[in-house]
Amino acid sequence: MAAFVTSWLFELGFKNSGELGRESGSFFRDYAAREINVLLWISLIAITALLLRKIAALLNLWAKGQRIPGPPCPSFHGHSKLISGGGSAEKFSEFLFKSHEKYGSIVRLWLGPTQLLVSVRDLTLIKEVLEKAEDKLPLTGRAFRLAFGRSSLFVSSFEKVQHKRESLALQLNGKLLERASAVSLRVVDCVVARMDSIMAKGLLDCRSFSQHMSFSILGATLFGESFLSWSNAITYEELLMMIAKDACFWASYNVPPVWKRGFWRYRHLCKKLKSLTQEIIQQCKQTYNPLGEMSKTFKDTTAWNAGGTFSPNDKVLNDSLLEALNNQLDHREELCGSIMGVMFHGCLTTAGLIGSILARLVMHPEIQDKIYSEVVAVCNNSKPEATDVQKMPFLFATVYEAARLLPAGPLLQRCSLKHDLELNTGVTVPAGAIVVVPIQLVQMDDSCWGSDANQFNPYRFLSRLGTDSRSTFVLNGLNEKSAFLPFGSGTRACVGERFAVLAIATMFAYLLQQFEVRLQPGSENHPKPTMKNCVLELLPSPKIVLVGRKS
Ligand code: HEM
Repeated sequence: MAAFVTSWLFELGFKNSGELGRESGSFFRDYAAREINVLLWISLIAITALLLRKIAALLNLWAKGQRIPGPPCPSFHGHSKLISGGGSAEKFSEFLFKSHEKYGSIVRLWLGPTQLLVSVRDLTLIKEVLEKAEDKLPLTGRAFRLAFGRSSLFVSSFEKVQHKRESLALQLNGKLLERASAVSLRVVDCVVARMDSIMAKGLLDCRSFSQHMSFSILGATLFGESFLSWSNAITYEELLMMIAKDACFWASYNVPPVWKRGFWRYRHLCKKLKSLTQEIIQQCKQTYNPLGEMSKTFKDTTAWNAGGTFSPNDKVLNDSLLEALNNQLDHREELCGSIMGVMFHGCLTTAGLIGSILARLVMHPEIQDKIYSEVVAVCNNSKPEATDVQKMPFLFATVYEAARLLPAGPLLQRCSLKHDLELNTGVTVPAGAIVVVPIQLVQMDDSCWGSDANQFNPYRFLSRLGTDSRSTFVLNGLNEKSAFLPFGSGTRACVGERFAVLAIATMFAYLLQQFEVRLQPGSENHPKPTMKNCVLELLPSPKIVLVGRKS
């Protein structure tokens, strides 16, 4: 190019000005044509390379996918109807169960010509797959991004999420774990006070009670306890639940369906949630100045009490999760997206587990009595602290057993976006394939859990110490139970497990110390797990009553 310009300038020296004008015009035309040609060639080469890569990846998927055993493809769309188009989670689990029975511990299903699903059931294989497959399905990341905007949590690529995962886990298992029990006690007081008026009118719905509980625990943990008296808390909860209902549906479109009115309604809800999140973040920033350090005046004059108002001499949160997230995220947008993501995931899953425990307790009053005796033996009449709760193996066993019977979702999902997964058995799962672990099948498997696998029996998590009538129980190590996966496992396992379990256990210790939870006579007493809002739920939700204990 430089040589070309030099020779042109050289030639110019021998020409008159008329010729010079014509020559310069044709020079620029030539030059532009050449540049455009170069650009077109570069684009053509890039697009061809991209297409060749896609075709190579597809051939790799087809060739290696065919080598994995599985049922024949029923149509061009494969087995996709089992998942989308009204297929229920139970039907899909049943189909996977039969396929595993027939084809062995690793089974492939085609969900269309370009989508391969590989299901793994054998415990050793599951452990290996959950360790090696580091990425999540792109759909998961898309659903979170569409609903809550930019975030570095809950994204598909492990590379992008690794750092944030580690720092969040550090906070949740450090400072926040220490105060999980304090938050839970206040939440019980607050939610029960709020529910009192509902109970006075009649029944308490198990689902809405667990939803309020989980929402308040997560809110108070993220934003501080002032969240419990925030005037927009109920609106925030309702918005989040409405978004949860449609999040997977709208994310399943590869191109945002801007031509659909429902899509714009959904986006409007997401926008409202975002502006409320910004409002509470702002309030937190003013209350704690800077974030995490309460302003002196606030500390001296106000603190939260059980009634949802502020009163002196009460310790207010100064180690909120918001502070933890804020310290790592310099982008305001990202802070908001991450907070909404944590609220979304934490609330849905925690509510599911609380609801499952409540339903089991009302159906098994003998278990409830046993937990009550354990709470009285450890705390007598004082409020249970985290250290007390640690001495209640039966309570923890109940939480684990309820989680086993109602995991957060029917499948754990992973994929390897860039590389094939070479398994120790010699099987290769091609890059881009969706790998799933059917947790419901694994957690109800007779060969792992015994012939009473589908029964509620917290004793399976306990070992007896001693043989006489005064023998005690200790909690078994969960590591021994590789078939226990409600919080996932491996590289993308839940970072909130310890926090959630401790907060929920403390909440129940305190609730059962004060109340007996009973099933409303005539209410449905055999709720079935059903998939709703991307999580499993017990439906129909049992109606319960809280009866105050006389002492
Ligand atoms: C009972 C409550 C909860 C249940 C049952 C639960 C369950 C799960 C499950 C099944 C996963 C996917 C794991 C895998 O694929 O291996 C997950 C991921 C995750 N959980 Fe939870 N969770 C709960 C509460 C929480 C809470 C309270 C937090 C945080 C405050 C939290 C933070 C996370 C994060 C950040 C991930 C994503 C990890 C990643 O993508 O790398 N979870 N959880």
